[in-house]
Amino acid sequence: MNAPPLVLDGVAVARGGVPVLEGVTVRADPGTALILRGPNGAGKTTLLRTIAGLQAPIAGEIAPGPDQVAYGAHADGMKGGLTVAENLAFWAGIHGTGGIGEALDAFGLARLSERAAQHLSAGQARRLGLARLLLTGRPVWLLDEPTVSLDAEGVGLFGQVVRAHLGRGGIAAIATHVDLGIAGVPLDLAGFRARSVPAEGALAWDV
Ligand SMILES: Nc1ncnc2c1ncn2[C@@H]1O[C@H](COP(=O)(O)OP(=O)(O)OP(=O)(O)O)[C@@H](O)[C@H]1O
Repeated sequence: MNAPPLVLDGVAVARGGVPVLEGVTVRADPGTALILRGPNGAGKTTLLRTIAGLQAPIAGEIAPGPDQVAYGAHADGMKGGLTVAENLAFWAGIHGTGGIGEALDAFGLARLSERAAQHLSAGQARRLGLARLLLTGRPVWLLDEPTVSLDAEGVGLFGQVVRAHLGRGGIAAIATHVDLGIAGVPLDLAGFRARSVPAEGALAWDV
């Protein structure tokens, strides 16, 4: 995988018109995981959405562009009436990537391959959302609390998949409140809090 580094240079982001973060400058080289830390409301999701191109930064530069990025972990976009295999085949077609066998196996989904996505449990649906990452062929994975709803086996499988992605020279930016056992570069967003946000306590970040 020929990934460019993920570079944020002086990035500022807002949510609902309110500045949340400013001056975020960080670089993640191929093979590196960036671990986003910060209390509830710190701006982890907002920053990931901005890197994904779902919203524009209010200042600063981000590279690479959204076409190199997969914003994953959620089952958004899953077609409930299609089976697990059909959903994965659909995404493989969209991204022009190969067979779905590896993605099914990586997340223990093979025995569920013929089940309609709408009948999956929360954890199974999360596994399907994560499996989609493998079909994007994109070097930069953005993961927002990726292990919510996963059981211990699912967390272990997820760790393996991310480590393999990094081993191929991929990059991951992960927002998480739990230790995923993935070595990475910590990025504590507390240090980039926008000055216009009130200072009292974590919950005061919800302005
Ligand atoms: N749609 C919205 N409109 C206005 N403000 C929002 C919106 N979504 C989030 N916010 C606010 O933006 C700030 C950053 O939220 P964000 O979801 O990025 O934080 P987070 O670090 O991901 O939090 P958590 O750990 O709770 O997931 C919070 O103050 C939040 O209340």
